[in-house]
Amino acid sequence: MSITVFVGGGNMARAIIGGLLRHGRPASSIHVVEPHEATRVALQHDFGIAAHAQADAVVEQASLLVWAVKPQMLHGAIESLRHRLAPCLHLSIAAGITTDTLAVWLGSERIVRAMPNTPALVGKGMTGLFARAGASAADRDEAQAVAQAMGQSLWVEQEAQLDAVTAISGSGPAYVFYFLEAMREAGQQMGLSADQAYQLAVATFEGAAALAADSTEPPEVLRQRVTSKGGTTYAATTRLDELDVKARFIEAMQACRDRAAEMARQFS
Ligand SMILES: NC(=O)C1=CN([C@@H]2O[C@H](COP(=O)(O)OP(=O)(O)OC[C@H]3O[C@@H](n4cnc5c(N)ncnc54)[C@H](O)[C@@H]3O)[C@@H](O)[C@H]2O)C=CC1
Ligand SMILES: O=C(O)[C@@H]1CCC=N1
Repeated sequence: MSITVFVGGGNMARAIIGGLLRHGRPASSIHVVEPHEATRVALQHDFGIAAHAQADAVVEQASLLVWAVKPQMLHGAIESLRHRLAPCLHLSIAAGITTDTLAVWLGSERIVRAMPNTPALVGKGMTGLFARAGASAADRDEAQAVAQAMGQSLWVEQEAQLDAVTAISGSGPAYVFYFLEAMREAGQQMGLSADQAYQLAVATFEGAAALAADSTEPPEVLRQRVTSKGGTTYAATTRLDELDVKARFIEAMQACRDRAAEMARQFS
């Protein structure tokens, strides 16, 4: 049985582990190294997997190591396991740490970097993947299987493109939640309860996303269908255009992309 060891058992590791179990991986094939006791207890309780406080001999038997700690903790985590590292595939989900840096820290070229997102927690994740040249076709397949246990996935051929993936889908759920906050607030100002406004807003995102996913038409056309000349939607989108919201939004996404690139330089 091939063993997968997660280093870090937080939010994203939970999402991946839940997905792997739903896709039929045996709980006995999954281990976690996680220093925080309450997190270990919860992982053991919720998933029936083994959770270790520190480097365990099982790390040497792993065919896949998933690095799921915060970027600033990653170097230390690798160092603490270095004496246990055997040849295996390394899958890192840490934002902004390049495979050049990882190859040095890990002393391995079998590396795939992934940028997942939090909808993975409900099996609706979107993950961008980049494989270092030293990763084999089988390594790529394994990384993709892990990503697809959380939802959809997409490969990029240049590592810098992962920064753009971060700006769209990695951080993207936060933009959607930001809009949900605004729609809830606006609804309240217009006389609805917060719950009513929120229910309307969430259902609207869900429905619009499903419509876009199901349609062969671009979003411009889908938007036109909602918009009667001189009508209500027109009033709203005209105001958005006057305020230059699209350009400002693109600037915000560029700030996200730039921060990912800056983190890559900081950690190199
Ligand atoms: N939250 C998000 O939306 C996304 C996060 N990421 C990346 O995923 C990674 C993990 O993020 P989260 O799960 O949100 O963080 P988290 O804080 O929920 O989980 C990290 C876990 O690592 C543990 N940890 C700390 N030091 C450790 C060590 N030396 N060895 C083993 N475990 C250690 C912590 O106790 C914690 O449980 C980050 O690198 C982040 O950049 C990537 C895509 C999306
Ligand atoms: O904010 C962050 O740095 C991480 C990476 C993508 C989503 N959350």
